[in-house]
Amino acid sequence: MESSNSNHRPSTDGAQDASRNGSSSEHNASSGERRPGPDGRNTPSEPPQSVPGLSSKRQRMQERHQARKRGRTPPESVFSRRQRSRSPNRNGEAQRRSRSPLQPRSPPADEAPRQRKRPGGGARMGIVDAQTMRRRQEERERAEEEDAARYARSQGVSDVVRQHYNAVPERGREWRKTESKIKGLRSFNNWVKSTLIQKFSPDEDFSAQFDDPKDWADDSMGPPPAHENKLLVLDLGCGKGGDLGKWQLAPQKVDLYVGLDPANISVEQARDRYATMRSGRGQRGRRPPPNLFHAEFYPKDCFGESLGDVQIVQQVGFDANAGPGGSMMASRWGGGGFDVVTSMFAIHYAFESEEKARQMLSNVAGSLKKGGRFIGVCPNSDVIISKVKEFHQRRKQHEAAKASATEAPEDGEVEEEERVTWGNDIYQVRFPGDTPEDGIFRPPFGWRYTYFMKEAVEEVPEYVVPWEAFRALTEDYNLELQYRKPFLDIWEDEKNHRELGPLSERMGVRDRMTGQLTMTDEEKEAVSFYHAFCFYKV
Ligand SMILES: C[S@@+](CC[C@H](N)C(=O)[O-])C[C@H]1O[C@@H](n2cnc3c(N)ncnc32)[C@H](O)[C@@H]1O
Repeated sequence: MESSNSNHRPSTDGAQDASRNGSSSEHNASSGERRPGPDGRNTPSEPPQSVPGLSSKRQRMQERHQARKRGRTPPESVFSRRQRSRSPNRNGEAQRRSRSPLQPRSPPADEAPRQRKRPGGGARMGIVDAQTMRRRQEERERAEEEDAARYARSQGVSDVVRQHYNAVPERGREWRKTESKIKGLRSFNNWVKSTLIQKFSPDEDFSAQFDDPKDWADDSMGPPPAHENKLLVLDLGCGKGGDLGKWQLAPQKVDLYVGLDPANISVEQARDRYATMRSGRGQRGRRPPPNLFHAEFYPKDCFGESLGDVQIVQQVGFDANAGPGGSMMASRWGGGGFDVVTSMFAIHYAFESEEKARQMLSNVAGSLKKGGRFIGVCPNSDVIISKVKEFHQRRKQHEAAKASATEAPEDGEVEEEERVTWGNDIYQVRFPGDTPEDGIFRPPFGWRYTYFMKEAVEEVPEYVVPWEAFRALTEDYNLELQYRKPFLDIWEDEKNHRELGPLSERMGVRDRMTGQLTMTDEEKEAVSFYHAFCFYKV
């Protein structure tokens, strides 16, 4: 769900609003933002050296020192990773690859051509070959047609999703906080995303300085040390930029935020939102937040395509060989340059096919450095499985009752629904096709349902993310599971946390007077459809 605005799963900017105190100092707001070329890449005419806040020589030196400390030197831009001479890339791989021992050898010159066994056999073989070749050709053509049809279908779904998100209006913070019928749900979803960012975005070194990453916020301990390494963050499916404020409040400061999303209008809105943040417009006191990170936004399908052609991703560091095809060397020396890859309410679009799910994971693993974190939220397949099983049990009971009944159904008697569907006034899940009786989605890709949410989503196609299959797949990409929790369990675990508890009140998640969640029962049911996760790149 788009945090703030009205993207899909709705949310607000409570975290950001809540902690703005108007005491920020004046900020040099010269625009370092680059616009994408027509293909969504950076235009080379606007190199990333124009990063704000790094204008003085001293700052550049300091930055270089920091980068070196964490094993990065910035040859082209402050965000470029170390030139890894040993890091395999496509070309390097090709050069290193030894000749296959199974490669066909040409016969020695003195070897006489072999005698055919029977005269005329060649001619007969020719006939057989022609038939075989025709059959193979037909098979190839059929496979190509199927591929093309599959691609067209997938493009159709991607287009529907993109158009949907592009069309969701940006209604503004005030509307979301006052007029929205699902204010409580919006705030809660934002609080969960903030919690995930607070808990898992800091790196090991940062966390090691404090028992709890939030200890730095304790007044007695003072602010975080000035020399801390700052984070490089990549957001897959950034939507309208609703999480920018949450990243501004991350315990370990953010240096660079890259937001990618195929919905080009959402991407423009995210850019505008960032520009507004930088200018200080919309802030109390109209001052830009101090030390606001640099951010770039590009339209990009992050699940159907490699991120290797996004210039800023390349500059930070991207390993095109991440995943099962990669060599030992690649997994040892390869890897990307980002500290955190985040994907909030988006990875379910990747589970349309194995190819897309793998592409998504390859993009995540290829962007993350070793020790980097992949955090996200998505629909919880446990919920879907239990609903599907319930449905089939009900259906069987109904069929059994029907078979033993002697009388025909009376007028007005409603037949049991044919397909799995559930929800309430504010959200609805509907499977248009068959579902597995045992609730096991096998193969784990392509299980499509439509999702509706009041004020936010008009029946958009989504895909089940069968959790166990997803987790198994992540292992191929050196991603190790650290955390997985359903939304309402996160609340139970963290509601009394000394930072996250008060944050929930500032965000309007918990009523200060009653101490209760502000969500209605219907909203609670809607948020219980989701869970959150964190993987480490090993
Ligand atoms: C519910 S919105 C969430 C937006 C944002 N992450 C948030 O939490 O506010 C889902 C987003 O996923 C994006 N999305 C859909 N398909 C995608 C793809 N193939 N690659 C990247 N993002 C995609 C949509 O365009 C949309 O912006």
